[in-house]
Amino acid sequence: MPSAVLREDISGLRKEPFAVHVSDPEVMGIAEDRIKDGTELFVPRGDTGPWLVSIVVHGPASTCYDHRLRLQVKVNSAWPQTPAEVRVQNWLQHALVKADGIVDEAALAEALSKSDSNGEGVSKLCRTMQAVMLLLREPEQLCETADADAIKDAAEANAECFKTISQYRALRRHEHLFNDEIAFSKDMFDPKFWTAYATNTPEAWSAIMTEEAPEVYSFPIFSDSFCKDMVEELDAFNASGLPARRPNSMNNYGVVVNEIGMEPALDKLVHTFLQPVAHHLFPGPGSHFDRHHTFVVRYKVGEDLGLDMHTDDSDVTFNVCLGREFKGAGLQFCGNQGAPNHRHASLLYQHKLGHCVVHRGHRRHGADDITEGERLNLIVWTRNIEYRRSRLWSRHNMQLQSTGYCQESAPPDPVCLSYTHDRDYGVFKEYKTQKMMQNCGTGAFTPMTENNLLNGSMLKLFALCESKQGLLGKDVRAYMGPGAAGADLGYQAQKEREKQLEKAQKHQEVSEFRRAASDHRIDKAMTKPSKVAQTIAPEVGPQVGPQAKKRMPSFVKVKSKEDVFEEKQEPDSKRARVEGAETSALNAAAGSPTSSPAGGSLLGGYESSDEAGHIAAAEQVARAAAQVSSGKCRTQNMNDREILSNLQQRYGWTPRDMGAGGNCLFLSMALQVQANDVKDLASRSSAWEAALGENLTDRWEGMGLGDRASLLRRMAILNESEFIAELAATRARGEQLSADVEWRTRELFTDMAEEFISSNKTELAADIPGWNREGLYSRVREVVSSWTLDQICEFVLLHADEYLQTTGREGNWAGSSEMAALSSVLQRPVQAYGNNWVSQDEVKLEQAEDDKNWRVLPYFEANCFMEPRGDAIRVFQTHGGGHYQMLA
Ligand SMILES: O=C(O)CCC(=O)C(=O)O
Ligand SMILES: [Fe+2]
Repeated sequence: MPSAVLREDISGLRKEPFAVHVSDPEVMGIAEDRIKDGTELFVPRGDTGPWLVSIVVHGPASTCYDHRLRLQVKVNSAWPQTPAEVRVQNWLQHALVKADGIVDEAALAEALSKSDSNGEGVSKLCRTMQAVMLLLREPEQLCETADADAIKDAAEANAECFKTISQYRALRRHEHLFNDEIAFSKDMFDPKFWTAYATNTPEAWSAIMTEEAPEVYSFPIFSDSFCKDMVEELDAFNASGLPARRPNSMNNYGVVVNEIGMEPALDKLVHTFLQPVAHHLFPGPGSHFDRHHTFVVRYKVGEDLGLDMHTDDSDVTFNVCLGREFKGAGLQFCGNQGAPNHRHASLLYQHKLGHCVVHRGHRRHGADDITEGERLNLIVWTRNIEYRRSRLWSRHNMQLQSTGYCQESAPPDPVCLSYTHDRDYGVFKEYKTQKMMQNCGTGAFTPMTENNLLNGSMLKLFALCESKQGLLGKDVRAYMGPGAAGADLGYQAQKEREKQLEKAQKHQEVSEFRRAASDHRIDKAMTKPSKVAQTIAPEVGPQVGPQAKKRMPSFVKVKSKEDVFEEKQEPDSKRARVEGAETSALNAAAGSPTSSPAGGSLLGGYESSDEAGHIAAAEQVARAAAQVSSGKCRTQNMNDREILSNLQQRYGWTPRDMGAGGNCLFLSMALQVQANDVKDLASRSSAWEAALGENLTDRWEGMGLGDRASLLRRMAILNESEFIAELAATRARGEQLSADVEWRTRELFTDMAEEFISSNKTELAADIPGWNREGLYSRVREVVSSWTLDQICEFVLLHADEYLQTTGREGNWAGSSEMAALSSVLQRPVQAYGNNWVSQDEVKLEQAEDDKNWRVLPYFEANCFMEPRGDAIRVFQTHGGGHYQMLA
């Protein structure tokens, strides 16, 4: 049940003049996706929510948003203590509304705080709506996040679209295609579809579905008269000569129908009629739609003939044939993006008038060339924000934005090749035109910008398309994407030769590391554990004692409770922190240099050569053990809500949502970092100056959230690259790693192993299919628990470049090493609360002697080992990771 406060707030809002309609709260309709992938999606419940309230409002008068806006407000059970998330559902361009429709959280909070001052007696829901109005009306007032050019551009785009809609209003042929009150009546549908819709049972839906191929279904949907009306309407629009946005860069004759005024009617189609189909076929991703991008594609001889192989930026795609007469233009399906069979043909579907084909967006597909006539199809791309916040999607997405495709099981089928996305297109097929060749590889491997910051060497991995001749059947060697191994049998041999070369270059590389931190080069080569062992040069790095073996570095990502239990058998000072002082004391007595400094007394690596600044490892551990013994510790199963409410009650912190994705870690930290923390950073070296610019301290206060976050990311990357350089140098000198350097190396390694193995980027995971999450995680565990420190260092040094690329582009999944880096840079402790992958729902709690309440402890803590300069910077990870909130 939603709280009484929420119900009261809703009735209050209904009285506001700007509110056209306010719905009752509904529990969000996200289903579990447990069946195939392990639990990944959040499951709302009647007693915990979250709930959605649909609200229609009049946008602010005398602005280009002066029309009806459809909003959805998401609140959880802690309402009104926690803020609402506001989503704009209709097409709208605004600098403070993100592409997925979510109103920028930081800006909304700022707007809300402005309205707080005169908010006596006004409910939080009303004030949230007033804040949305303020944000739409006067974004420039919210100086924290608004950027003048972005505000202007968005307002212009919005005004242009509404101009087209209003100009076309008088020219409409079929009003029912625009007006949601009369749209999509029974006679617009195929009778079979209407029966299934009216019955709405799994059996009724199954009865009209044809499974064309695994996860590709078709069903009858529209009557002939609806299809005819749509085609006539599109002809009328084209005849009007009004400007229209084209669906995508490869489709020059289609129209985005949402942007010519059909959006209200199409909303009805999507939410009332298509949503139940998607829930039936793809529970989880298809169980809730936040947004839809709806357009018509058109193919005709002499115009666009077909569509190159691609995937859709959609969670579930519906594709309905509207006519006219045509030959050819079949829809070819291949495998799921990134999967071993993603370039293997799975179905050639022939469109039928009024029939819909439905598939997941990540399925590779493309339209064959039309040979006669004309084909028009209505395409609906849907988005489920909650699904896109899930671990499942983040991992999938991260994998695809890197070179991390699975190795293909066999050479690709020619029909599945994409000249836009496949760098090896020319190996298998002749480019038909010069234009096709120019497009080569631009889709799959977006060039990076952040990484240029470090050095140009990374870009060599992506340089192939610049030497297009190389693609025409000759040089497959440099190709790093899909199919390399399967495409060329000589590839493995060549890779072997490269490895030898690489070994010979090792010494040179090490000295390069020493020379300039920002100039390091590490050639990409993925190796199996046994090979790593073989390739470790005996002269590099110290030999470590037996205690270095079999230690589980902190934050090994484990999935099951059994594994957590197994892990507990290992002496780990971090765990000892919550289980009592005994084991910590043991570590302290041993003074093991391999123990992670319990209590998080850790430092940034590159200071490690500064002897005076160091606290001896044994001393650190003993101090931490003493801390632990002064309080009682235990673990308890807690979900995010319970943890947050404990943090709120015991420490008084409120969370502020910063969104999902690795970069949101930096966003969550951005407001907690003060100008004083960043002083002197730019003067460290020319690389720091180039990355951070001049007068950083002066600029910091006036800087927007996003800009601060991107600078924090740069700082983390620079610090990590310096740390890695120092690590290489220490090993080259044959010196033993200090406890703090070892701890950080292990953190980096664990993050790297997790990143590369779980996204199937390394041969370490080559024998495990991408869908086998448990298999992948058990490989991560296996690697982190069994490798020696030497192997770990070797791996870290070898793959540092690639890891930093991901950090630069995306942020990494785990984020612990970045938190350690920033703690060191800013000299502030960094703490992460919530559930991590190790603990699952098991949270560490501490009871201080003078307090009988249990307090949640951070699951990760990086304390700068130097005298800290301020309070801890705190973040909270929702749903076990990847989705960050700031705690303050
Ligand atoms: O023409 C078709 O049937 C496919 C169109 C399509 O896949 C798209 O526009 O994303
Ligand atoms: Fe598509």
